[in-house]
Amino acid sequence: MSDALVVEGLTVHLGDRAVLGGADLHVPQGAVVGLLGGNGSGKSSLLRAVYRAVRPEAGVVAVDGADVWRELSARAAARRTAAVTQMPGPLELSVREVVELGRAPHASGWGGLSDADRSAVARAVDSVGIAHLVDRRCTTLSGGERQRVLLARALVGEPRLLVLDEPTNHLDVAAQHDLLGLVRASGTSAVVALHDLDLAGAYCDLVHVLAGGRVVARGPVVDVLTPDLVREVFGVAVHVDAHPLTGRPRFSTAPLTITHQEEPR
Ligand SMILES: Nc1ncnc2c1ncn2[C@@H]1O[C@H](COP(=O)(O)OP(=O)(O)OP(=O)(O)O)[C@@H](O)[C@H]1O
Repeated sequence: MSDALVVEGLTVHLGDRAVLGGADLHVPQGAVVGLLGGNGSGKSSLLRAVYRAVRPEAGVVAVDGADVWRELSARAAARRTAAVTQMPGPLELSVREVVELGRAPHASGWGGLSDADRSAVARAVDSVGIAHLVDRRCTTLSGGERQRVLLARALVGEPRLLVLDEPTNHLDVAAQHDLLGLVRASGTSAVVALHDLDLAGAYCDLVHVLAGGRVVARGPVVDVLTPDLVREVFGVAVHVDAHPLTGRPRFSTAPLTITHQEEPR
């Protein structure tokens, strides 16, 4: 079976800049893959090329074996790939209306929602625990609740691939864990841009690291996020050990200027 997502040789120009110059990324079926890299390294641009928001100059983006730029219409691509982006869309709608929008790639003609659409909405709303919020305006929700609504909008289309661009930004610690836990629990193959190394360690099967417009390292979190790589790519020192509660990789970072063990303040 093909990988859920194959990105090969992806080149993206924005304005007069080459933002990506031949980036490769693979998401095996069912895996949650983290995309890491410093500010401006091109994470959003890569993800935008995957969900067809920015057209690449060159390269391949294939979801479940189909090239989303050459073989699929925009609508067919949207049925395969759903995104949770930093541009959340029309949040003045109710929660139910926003989630229903996620069925648009499946709609036929001008008819209203089908029974299948309604059951998909009920399932998606239940799966992220927002059934009690369906009649609320999205503008009245907390940041954590809103991100769950956007995840439900993505899941309601029953996509083969979820694309999430820094979905935990501005969320409190509990909401960050809730959201990424829900992504994992959905069982959907996913690629997620993250800044937090500990969240990557806790929720990702594999990570890819972007620098200089290319993916410079990929693989299991502990194999990739070594002290040498973290120093080179992120410019910080790191101590990596096992989280005492979960056993997952834990990253204790410090500025490179740290030269000795300081007493706790
Ligand atoms: N429309 C645009 N025109 C020109 N340059 C752009 C445009 N959009 C983004 N860029 C540039 O492309 C580079 C990559 O941006 P991108 O948003 O993909 O990075 P990122 O890794 O997601 O960053 P961050 O972690 O800060 O969100 C940046 O240098 C940015 O300034």
